[in-house]
Amino acid sequence: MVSKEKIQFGCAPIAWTNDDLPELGRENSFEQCISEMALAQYTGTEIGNKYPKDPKVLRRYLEPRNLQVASAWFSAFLTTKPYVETKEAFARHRDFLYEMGAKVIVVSEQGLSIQGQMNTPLFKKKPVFTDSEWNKLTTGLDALGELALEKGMKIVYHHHMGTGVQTTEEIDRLMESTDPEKVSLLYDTGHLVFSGEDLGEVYHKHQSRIKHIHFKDIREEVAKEVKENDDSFLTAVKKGAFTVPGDGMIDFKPLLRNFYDNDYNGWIIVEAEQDPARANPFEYALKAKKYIDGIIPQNFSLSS
Ligand SMILES: O=C1C[C@@H](O)[C@H](O)[C@@H](O)C1=O
Ligand SMILES: [Co+2]
Repeated sequence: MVSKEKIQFGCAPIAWTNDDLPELGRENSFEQCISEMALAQYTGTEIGNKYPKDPKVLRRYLEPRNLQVASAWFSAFLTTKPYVETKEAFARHRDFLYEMGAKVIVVSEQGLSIQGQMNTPLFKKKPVFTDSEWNKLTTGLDALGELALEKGMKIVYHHHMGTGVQTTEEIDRLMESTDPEKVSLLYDTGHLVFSGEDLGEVYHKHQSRIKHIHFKDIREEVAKEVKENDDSFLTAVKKGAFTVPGDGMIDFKPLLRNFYDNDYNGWIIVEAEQDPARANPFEYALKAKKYIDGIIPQNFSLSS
């Protein structure tokens, strides 16, 4: 049994302001976002583009609110651009996160991704990497992983709808073709379920590589409609395909049980991008926290 403190709960700013679709939540300020996360009793955050870029300034805002930086997203272009471009941008990102005390760096390959395209059908036009693209991706990730290790950090790969690493098969290939010492996995419940994957299967296969978790839920009817209409990823977000844990189709109780029982040591970040004008970010952040608090296994030891 593990101590409660090995698992910490954070919240992503994407519910207040969506960096993929800045019109969603343009009016919400950085201070509102972090104050409401703190009010909802989260102890960590990821980084949005309204956050101050200077670590000293950012710390001044986060510390009084008892918020730590859990991680931040990095877009890699290993399949489509020279490695050196990704490497240089990654090194700057790593150094910023290191300064902020984060231990993991979220990496997602955005070469050929359709996640940012407003009119591209999500399910029909998802990229499929060639062997040569897979090779560039996996060797590049191992190299980024080495750069992270220089600072005692890990990269956690974010599988994602509309990218070349979305399905169970693709996640398996990525894990098999990268060095476990250099490349870990981010487990995002919303993306897995939206894609039609089996949450338990992916968890059990790659449990030892999972070093960061995104908790988001799916509104089943909306997800179904998106698929039937050939909508894009961004349209899916606008329509409300994603929501917070406790508000959709996923049962998080057995997942959380597994994480506690199997000694998961890291962050669980509530991350539910939806339109803040329709889903008040504070109310939803609070709803998720109450739901999670209600399903945390009660019989773990507080002392081990
Ligand atoms: O972790 C994430 C970061 C976002 O920018 C992304 O589009 C979202 O879907 C996600 O899971
Ligand atoms: Co995510």
